[in-house]
Amino acid sequence: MTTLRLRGDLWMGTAPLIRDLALDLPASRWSGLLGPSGVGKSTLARLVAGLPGPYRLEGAICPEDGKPLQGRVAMMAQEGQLLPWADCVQNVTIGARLRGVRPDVTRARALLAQVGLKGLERRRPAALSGGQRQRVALARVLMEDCPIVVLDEPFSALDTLTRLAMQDLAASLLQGRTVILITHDPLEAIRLSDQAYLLGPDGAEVLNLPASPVPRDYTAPETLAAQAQMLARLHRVESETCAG
Ligand SMILES: Nc1ncnc2c1ncn2[C@@H]1O[C@H](COP(=O)(O)OP(=O)(O)OP(=O)(O)O)[C@@H](O)[C@H]1O
Repeated sequence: MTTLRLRGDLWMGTAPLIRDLALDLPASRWSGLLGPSGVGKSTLARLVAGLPGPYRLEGAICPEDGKPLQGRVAMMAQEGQLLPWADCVQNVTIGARLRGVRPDVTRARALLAQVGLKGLERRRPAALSGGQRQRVALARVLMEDCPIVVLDEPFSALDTLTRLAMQDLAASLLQGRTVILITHDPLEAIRLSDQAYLLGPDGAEVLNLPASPVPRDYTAPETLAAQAQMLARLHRVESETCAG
């Protein structure tokens, strides 16, 4: 496990997105990233995951252990991005098949059972609920078994109760990994994050979180107080960004 240090200016084509980024993403901890729409959260997620795009970082992402990031990051996106023609097992094993490696179907089935999908292994995404599809996406992330996991608004399309259940499941199954959670939802950030940053065009600022351990109880007064405080902070930033 390794801490990631990200420093620099994030650009989209010729336009600056975020200047003076300074993020420390500690090993084996969840770091929440919030910010106004369009600030560059998903771009940052793609950058860490090493996905291609018309963006660049003038700076560097430095794993503290000095080893390259390549091959050590798995990503789970909103809506899961499952292959519609493939069943659950095929979706979970897609990484191996793309790499031309024989997929470990036994392990895929075990992971699908772990995320609560035993008996549904042969279903395609269209025959699953939104929550079940995100469970498949989570199993796929676990299948990749990477020490660093980027979650880009993974539960935002789910209803509130399903979202809470998925948060608990992800918190339990991704324990020990370095997780970067991109979310619009202050409650989600507060429930799951060991630390959280608010992103703006001029950099990142650290957000206050309760001292209690994660995943935090959504009914606890300190969780609710932090949620109200974070919502107010986000609202101010959103207004400033629109006015600017
Ligand atoms: N492929 C692309 N080509 C050009 N511009 C892009 C591309 N992808 C994103 N952008 C622009 O870059 C900016 C940052 O986009 P990004 O998706 O990272 O924002 P975000 O903070 O994740 O937004 P949201 O919260 O609405 O999902 C936006 O202005 C967006 O229009």
